[in-house]
Amino acid sequence: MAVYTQVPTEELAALIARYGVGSLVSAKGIAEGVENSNYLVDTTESRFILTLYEKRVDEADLPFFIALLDHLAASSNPVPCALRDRDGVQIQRVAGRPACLIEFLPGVSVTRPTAAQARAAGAALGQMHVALRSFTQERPNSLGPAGWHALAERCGPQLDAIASGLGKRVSDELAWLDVHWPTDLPRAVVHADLFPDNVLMLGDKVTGLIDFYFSCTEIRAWDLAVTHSAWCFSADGSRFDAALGDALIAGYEAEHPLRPEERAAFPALARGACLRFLLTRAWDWLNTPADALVTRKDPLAFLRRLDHYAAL
Ligand SMILES: Nc1ncnc2c1ncn2[C@@H]1O[C@H](COP(=O)(O)OP(=O)(O)OP(=O)(O)O)[C@@H](O)[C@H]1O
Ligand SMILES: N[C@@H](CCO)C(=O)O
Repeated sequence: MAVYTQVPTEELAALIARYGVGSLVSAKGIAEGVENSNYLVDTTESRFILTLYEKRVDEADLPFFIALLDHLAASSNPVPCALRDRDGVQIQRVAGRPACLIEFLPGVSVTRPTAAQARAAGAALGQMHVALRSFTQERPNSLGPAGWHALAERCGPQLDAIASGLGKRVSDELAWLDVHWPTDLPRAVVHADLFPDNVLMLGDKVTGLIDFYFSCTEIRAWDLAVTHSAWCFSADGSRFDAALGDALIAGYEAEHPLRPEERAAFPALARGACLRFLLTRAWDWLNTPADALVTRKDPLAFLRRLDHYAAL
């Protein structure tokens, strides 16, 4: 479920009226997603997403995310922009929460991608990186190497309650990454969470890239490593699909070739990607009651992916 905040109909109708996009016909809460409240809103003229930003998104970061989406859309990337109301305002307050009315994009996210779909996702990521070369704003990555140490510390000995020996495995991996994490690769603003559920597709065509709320300034090739770790394994992380991996990277390189030093660092970047998702999932696992409405994601699915990259 992802409707944490209910919006009274009268408030929603008044909000929609400010945009000049017809009048409210219906609004339905969207079940997918865990972080923000999302509504599918139909007006007499069109369809929109209304997002109310909940706990994870810092309101102070919203202007960065909105500028990023505007920049990407201006260079023909399939991202949803926040609409401006008649006064030019993009960030509203709805039911007490910061909120944006966002363009609706067609498409569905795939659960078992084909090689052609992985190639298209890689190409979309490459095109995004080309467009972001000229985006000058910055946002620090709170879930980069320093953040992993802090998160591992906060999880503490509880990691072993998830799987015996996990605490030691995490601290060994942190120590390895401290030595091997590249320091001289090109940095840029990246998406940082381009999982299949954040890519909308129609057949083999990417129709939408969504959920930019982790985007930040980071090693650019790390974004490809995150995407590779998310797209190219069975859901439980136990089986790597080399054909998907090759297709994803070929799609990316058709738009944005990797430098030799980025290729060389790829296994280390992928290990960092796996540790990031292992740790955030572990934290959520330990801090979300088992009977909560939100589905907990399995941290060990990223330990198995980590095993794959560590064996390279
Ligand atoms: N612009 C959009 N156009 C069409 N559908 C969208 C759009 N934005 C979001 N959605 C739909 O809403 C769902 C939830 O959105 P999203 O993934 O951004 O949720 P979240 O709670 O912010 O994030 P998370 O995936 O991290 O839990 C998506 O799976 C998608 O189906
Ligand atoms: N895409 C992430 C959730 C957002 O950090 C995961 O699957 O763990």
